[in-house]
Amino acid sequence: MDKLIITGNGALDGEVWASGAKNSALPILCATLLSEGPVTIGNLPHLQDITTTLELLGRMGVEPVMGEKMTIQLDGAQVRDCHAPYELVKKMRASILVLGPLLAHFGHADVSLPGGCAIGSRPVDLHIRGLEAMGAEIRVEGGYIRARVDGRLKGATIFFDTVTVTGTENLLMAATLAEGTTVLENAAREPEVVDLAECLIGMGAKITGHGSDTITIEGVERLHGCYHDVMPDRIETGTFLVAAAVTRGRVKVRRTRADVLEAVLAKLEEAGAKVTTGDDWIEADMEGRRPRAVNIRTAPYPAFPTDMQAQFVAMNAVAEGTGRVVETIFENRFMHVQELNRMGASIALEGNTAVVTGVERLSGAPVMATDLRASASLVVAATMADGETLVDRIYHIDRGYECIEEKLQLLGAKIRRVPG
Ligand SMILES: CC(=O)N[C@H]1[C@@H](OP(=O)(O)OP(=O)(O)OC[C@H]2O[C@@H](n3ccc(=O)[nH]c3=O)[C@H](O)[C@@H]2O)O[C@H](CO)[C@@H](O)[C@@H]1O
Ligand SMILES: C=C(OP(=O)(O)O)C(=O)O
Repeated sequence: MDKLIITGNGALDGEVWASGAKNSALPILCATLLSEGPVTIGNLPHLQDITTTLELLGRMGVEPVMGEKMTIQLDGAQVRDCHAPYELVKKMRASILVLGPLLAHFGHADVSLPGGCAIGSRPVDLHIRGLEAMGAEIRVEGGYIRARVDGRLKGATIFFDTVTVTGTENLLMAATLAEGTTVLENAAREPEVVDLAECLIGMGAKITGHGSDTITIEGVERLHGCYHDVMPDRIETGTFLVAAAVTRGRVKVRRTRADVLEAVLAKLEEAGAKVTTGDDWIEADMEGRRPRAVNIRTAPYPAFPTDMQAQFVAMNAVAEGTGRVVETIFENRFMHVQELNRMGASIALEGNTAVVTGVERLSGAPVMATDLRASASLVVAATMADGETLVDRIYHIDRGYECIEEKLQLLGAKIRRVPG
């Protein structure tokens, strides 16, 4: 197992670029299962989760054709087997995103239940209930979701009790090929849902209202190929900007979007960063100042994203004052707290709230990555800690951060990967 070794090295200063968004690329790759012609996807990030998805699609018969500059071509017409096996789904929960497209296009799908993960139980009941409302017959047996439909799925009005990102995406994709109109109410408004909807529209789908909490889909008989560029990763972008705040430095992220990061940028400003933005870049400059602790409450978009919570806990850990960080989406998303405390942080957990009292300095220590964003928070904390931090189990970080060590090196961090 690879490890990262990071030696605290003062203020980060420089420029990096944002890669394509993992959480946009994953549903878009699965959406290609709906098409009857080649879909070309650009700005695909080079990540473990993408490799896992391509392996999953490959098992179904879809052969990727690699193009230049991280483009890839996939054709849903090649599907021979509508089966998503446990050994791949367990590596990546987002594999559940093949369920809606397979069912809508081929009338059946056997997809392993993803199960829980380090951050919480993460059920998929809303995906299943929504597909049932569209006429699917679904049995859960032997750890698999076995879904069938006679003819086409039927349009329906579906109200989500809880805002769910992949739930919205699964039903959105399923509805594109359903008979009649589907209305998704209390739908997720995340920018990645919008990016998926735009790709589907490029494939011939009829969708309106994406980006709002009510999405309307008029089903069509078939979808065709198209070209689509994956949007920039707002969570990766935010992580680099937080690294500037933690180290009292300056980081400019290029090839990104400020309009999808408003809640995060507002918190960085509150922490004392001078934030400037342009057409496709964002800069956070602490001008040498120590950050001020901020209060955070995670919630669905456009509120503060749970995927940035761990990184802000790391920032508060070295900030002036005390910040309360409330996690409202996942019940167990504080695995980074114990590890940050091992680096000298002062964080107390009270139910779904981390009370973080900033300390002047953290000290390097051997720490364990437990999930994707927890790992990112440890790496960010390590860039300003005294001495050496060894981050173990970094396969978590490789799921979602492209070239993490090369990008941090560009900013002046002392970081290296030790193959394990
Ligand atoms: C690949 C991807 O895009 N992952 C993101 C997606 O995960 P994901 O789509 O899995 O997360 P959801 O938006 O579905 O989860 C939100 C909440 O709804 C609950 N829930 C969800 C579905 C369901 O059927 N029943 C149910 O109760 C979950 O347990 C959780 O408490 O959104 C999360 C919340 O922004 C992000 O942290 C993840 O990075
Ligand atoms: C939780 C995340 O991803 P996933 O839903 O794929 O586990 C994440 O991107 O922070």
